[in-house]
Amino acid sequence: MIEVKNLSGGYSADDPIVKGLNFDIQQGEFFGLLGPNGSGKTTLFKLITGTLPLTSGEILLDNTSLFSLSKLEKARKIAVLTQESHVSFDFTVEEIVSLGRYAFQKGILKSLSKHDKNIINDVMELANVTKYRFKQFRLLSGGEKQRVLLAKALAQEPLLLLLDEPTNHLDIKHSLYMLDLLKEWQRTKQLTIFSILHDINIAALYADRIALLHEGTFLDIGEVEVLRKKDQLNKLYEVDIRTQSHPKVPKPQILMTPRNEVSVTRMELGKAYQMKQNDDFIHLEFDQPLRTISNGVIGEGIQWVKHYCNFHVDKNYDCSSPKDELEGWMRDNGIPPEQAVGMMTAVQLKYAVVRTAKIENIQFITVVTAGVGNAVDISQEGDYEREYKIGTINTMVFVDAHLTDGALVNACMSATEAKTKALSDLKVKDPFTNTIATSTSTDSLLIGVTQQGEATPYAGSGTFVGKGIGRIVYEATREAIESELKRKI
Ligand SMILES: Nc1ncnc2c1ncn2[C@@H]1O[C@H](COP(=O)(O)OP(=O)(O)OP(=O)(O)O)[C@@H](O)[C@H]1O
Repeated sequence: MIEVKNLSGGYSADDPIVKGLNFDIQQGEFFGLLGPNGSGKTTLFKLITGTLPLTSGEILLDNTSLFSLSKLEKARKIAVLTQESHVSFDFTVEEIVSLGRYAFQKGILKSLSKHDKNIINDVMELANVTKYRFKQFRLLSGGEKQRVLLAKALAQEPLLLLLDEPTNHLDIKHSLYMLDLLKEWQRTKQLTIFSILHDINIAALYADRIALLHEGTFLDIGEVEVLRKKDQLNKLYEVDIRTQSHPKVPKPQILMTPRNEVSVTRMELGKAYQMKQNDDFIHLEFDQPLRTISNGVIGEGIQWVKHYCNFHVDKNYDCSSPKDELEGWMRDNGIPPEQAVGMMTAVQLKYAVVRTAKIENIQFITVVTAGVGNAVDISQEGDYEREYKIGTINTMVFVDAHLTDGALVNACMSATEAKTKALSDLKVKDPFTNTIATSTSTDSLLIGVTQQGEATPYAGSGTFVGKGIGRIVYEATREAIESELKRKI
């Protein structure tokens, strides 16, 4: 569709801002241009739109030099939406959008055909500006103006859309709405898009390919996965950037860390929490949030939270929306669910085992409640018809350590291995298979870490942290199960 060859140019012939750029954009592709302030994005944009003359190189549109096309031919193929779209006359919104059809109108006294009018109505509707159609453009807010100018660009029914920071001035709703709309046109009308973008996360979600501009040359160009190259992004923007994956779509998203990380006073884990325990719940509240991985009913996944609780439920508890119910109980007790991990158990909470230990100078705390009524041997064929009775092992582990996300997974493995060993040593059996159980059917686990000190990438059985977790969880689980078994005799 568009081919840029050895393009150089800027504001003076002997000092080009962009130097020797080569790239192409396929028909129906969304090409995003990213780069820090002053890297030359707007200059490149102006060279493509013809606002600035090229010092060298060429730009081809479907194998024809862009600059050999007449103004009218260009307007029938290319629409441009810049940040400097000043409209000085007192035009109404509808009149502005109608200007987008100019290149398609016929005759000397050009007038809008029925077809033109239909398109104008459609794009105003799509850009959500119909309600302002008779309003003066100059009286609109920045975001509303941006949407009107997008409608004008779409009214051109372009093959190629050149956008300079299209979501500038737009709130999140309208940014996503506009980009979703462009994606739809890209898909259904094979619209080709070249867009300067500032927001890296937006670029990752919407662009098909990305070019990273650095001091007038491309540092990298390729699919959005180029944004996973952390060192490259750090070089480009000179800030500490970290990439992770979006939870719903397979795209990278970036996280930034302030240079002067929010300074928090060093916490002594063993003294940095208060614990409340009654018949209804156990609640640990830490002075500062801990990095936490869990499968709790509330707060699942990886979070930073301060509140950890285990609520007692009746052994016949059967609720279609336990999450909502647990949230309600938390609020009733002054525990903010958005800063908490919450578990449930039918085990009487007075039998919870709480242990603290310092192993190899690392502080550990664990809280375990254990019922074994639903003990299961995971290696045996399942009996999915079985009616589960109450009986769950809920494990909370807190460690004064700094773990990577991978190490948090390791920590979960260490805690699980320790629990399974306790079940095995106590010969707890799966009542259906009569073999040694490995867990109960509804166990919960959370690991909370302070993230103090050097980050460690491992927390398995070959590390001090992993061993420590293993020992404290084994002992607490064993004690909790032994006390449960005694009560059953
Ligand atoms: N009209 C001009 N005359 C001379 N130099 C200019 C002019 N406009 C921009 N420049 C210079 O060209 C360089 C690239 O600017 P450009 O506007 O292309 O950067 P950008 O990547 O779009 O930045 P931003 O993210 O801040 O919009 C900068 O060093 C800038 O000072």
